[in-house]
Amino acid sequence: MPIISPRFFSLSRVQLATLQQSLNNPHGSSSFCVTQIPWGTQEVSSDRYRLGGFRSFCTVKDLSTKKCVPCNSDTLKAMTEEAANTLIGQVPEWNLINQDGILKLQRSWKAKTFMKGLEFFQAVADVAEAEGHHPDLHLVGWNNVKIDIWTHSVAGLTENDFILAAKISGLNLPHLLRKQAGK
Ligand SMILES: C[C@H](O)[C@H](O)[C@H]1CNC2=NC(N)=NC(=O)C2=N1
Repeated sequence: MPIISPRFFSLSRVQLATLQQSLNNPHGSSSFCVTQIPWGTQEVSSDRYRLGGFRSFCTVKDLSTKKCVPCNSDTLKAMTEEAANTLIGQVPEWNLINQDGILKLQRSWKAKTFMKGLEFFQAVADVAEAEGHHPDLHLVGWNNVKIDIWTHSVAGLTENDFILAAKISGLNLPHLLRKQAGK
């Protein structure tokens, strides 16, 4: 059972008790969820629990802790644009684009140098290889880095793409990239 620490958000003791009680739901929960509280906190969609009128949310940590599934699975289908618009909230640094009818995730950075751009690609490639799911990598104008992620086998987006995006967002490489994306 996740330990809920008030330091994560300023819930009153009563609300905390309610939250803890509601999280003791019969189905159990491996992921850590917080309620969306009026004064705002990090939250991302996932209608997993409803706590007395509040929609509880699971932290964005969920996607980056998941594992991609093989893309040649017969059961894998491209998700709808509506589903993609819901999930994009879990990877807010990424943009949802439609390229020639294919939905993709896209994000851009400025690398500090051409070689550091390639080093960044190597770090991304390591994640991709570990996941068995691969992005399209673009390095143009010597330091303009852009990554597109989509599932080629279904010509669209699957949860794999969002998992990979979340893991790339989790890379901490300030020595390779300028602070502000696209600057
Ligand atoms: C068998 C294995 O899952 C496939 O070859 C993978 C490799 N990496 C992949 N990456 C992406 N983005 N889409 C795919 O369809 C894909 N297929």
